[in-house]
Amino acid sequence: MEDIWKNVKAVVKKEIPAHSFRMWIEPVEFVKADGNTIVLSCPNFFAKKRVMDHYGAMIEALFKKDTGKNCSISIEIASRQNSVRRRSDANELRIEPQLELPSMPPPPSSGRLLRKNFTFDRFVVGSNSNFAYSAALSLASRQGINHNSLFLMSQTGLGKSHLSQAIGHHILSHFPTENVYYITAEDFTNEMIRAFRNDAIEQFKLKYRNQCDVLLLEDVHFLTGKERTQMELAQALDYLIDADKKIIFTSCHLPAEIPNMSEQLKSRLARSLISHIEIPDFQTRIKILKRKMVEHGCMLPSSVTEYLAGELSENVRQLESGLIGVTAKASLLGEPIDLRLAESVVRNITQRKQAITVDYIKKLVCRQFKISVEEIVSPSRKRAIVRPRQVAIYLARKYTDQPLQAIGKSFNRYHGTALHSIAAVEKGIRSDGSLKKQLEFLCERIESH
Ligand SMILES: Nc1ncnc2c1ncn2[C@@H]1O[C@H](COP(=O)(O)OP(=O)(O)OP(=O)(O)O)[C@@H](O)[C@H]1O
Repeated sequence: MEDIWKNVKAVVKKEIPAHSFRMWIEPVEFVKADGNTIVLSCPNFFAKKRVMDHYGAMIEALFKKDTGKNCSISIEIASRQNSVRRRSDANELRIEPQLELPSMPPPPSSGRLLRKNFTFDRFVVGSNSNFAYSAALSLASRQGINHNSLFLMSQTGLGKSHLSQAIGHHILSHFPTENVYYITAEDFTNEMIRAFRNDAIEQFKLKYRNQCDVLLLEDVHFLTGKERTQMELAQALDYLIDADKKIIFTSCHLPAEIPNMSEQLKSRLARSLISHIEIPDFQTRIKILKRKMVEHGCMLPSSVTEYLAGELSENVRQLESGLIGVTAKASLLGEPIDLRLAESVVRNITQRKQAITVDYIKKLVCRQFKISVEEIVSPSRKRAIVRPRQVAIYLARKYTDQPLQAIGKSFNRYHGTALHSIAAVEKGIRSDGSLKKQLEFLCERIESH
């Protein structure tokens, strides 16, 4: 078994970035095999958690590949066992989203929880994301370029959240006393509104000043049209920038292209290092699929891998759906993973989108709101027309692959108006129960189309 562990280590070394291997896997040692449990040791609590959370599934899959048996791993702390092993149950550790020093109180409330899989180790770097990855890693590790803020921009499903949260994980594990605050722009807005209502705006401001060393702010394009929030955010950013704190923004649009955004905020966003993640090319898609197979402990024939990488070319989320779809279908139906099965899965992923067109959505919404297609594309600003138009634009964005510009055009609107419509509907869903119901109904109709 010890030799098998050496083989497993060698494979892991090829699969993950060199710095991660050196830091996390190299120090792991084989202790014993206890039935189907492989006992390994790590130098400390952090390393144990990191190895279990990020490499556990991969190591188990590789042991299974070499031994032909289902193996699970258990990790002991090599030194200072008694003082550090406050929590020895690996399952308990797995559900903890962020690292915590064993002898320190947990950090103060820190916004949303980071997704445990969104780490640098699990991010496959290709020419499409090389710059963004390096910029994120250098900011997180404080090496290389000297910049404190980063603006990650891409279309949906291309890894913005993954990279921004990877920065959070990295900082929490390397600089555990720092407060990483992860929040979406929508949450920021809601928090600010609540603070105003409760006469607690000073506490709101103080929180960002005093409790935040690293701010991960997702989906800043959501702030379009929200003047007061933009003003508060710009002020919070000024303080954070002056205090040399780290700020990471994600967005589907460049700062200059976010409509209805104050010049004040735009200029602060634009001061960040702007990194664009592009669509991965075929070879990178293959690399991503292979990596995801190791993580999921599954193996696809190369013809199927190439087929999925060829057909599912829009974003990584789609690739992941293809992989999960193929393995789930094969296992549920007891069928082999072959091209025929892969084709049926790909058809389900791509056909639905092809069948739903902007025109289809336009007609459906017009029927629902009892207006004509001519009216919905007309210049009319009457509320009875504006609301259905906004809903149709929102649904077109959700269910079609058309770029926002094209969607706007098919309603005789500019890209900025289309973006504003989406924000208006998102806001309406939260405050207007009848709009929410109407949307649920329309979504159901579209999904069963
Ligand atoms: N380069 C990559 N390597 C590995 N996994 C990736 C990569 N890029 C994206 N993913 C995975 O694809 C999925 C979608 O990524 P993510 O949520 O970061 O996208 P996003 O750009 O933030 O999308 P959205 O704008 O819709 O929020 C996640 O499961 C993520 O782990």
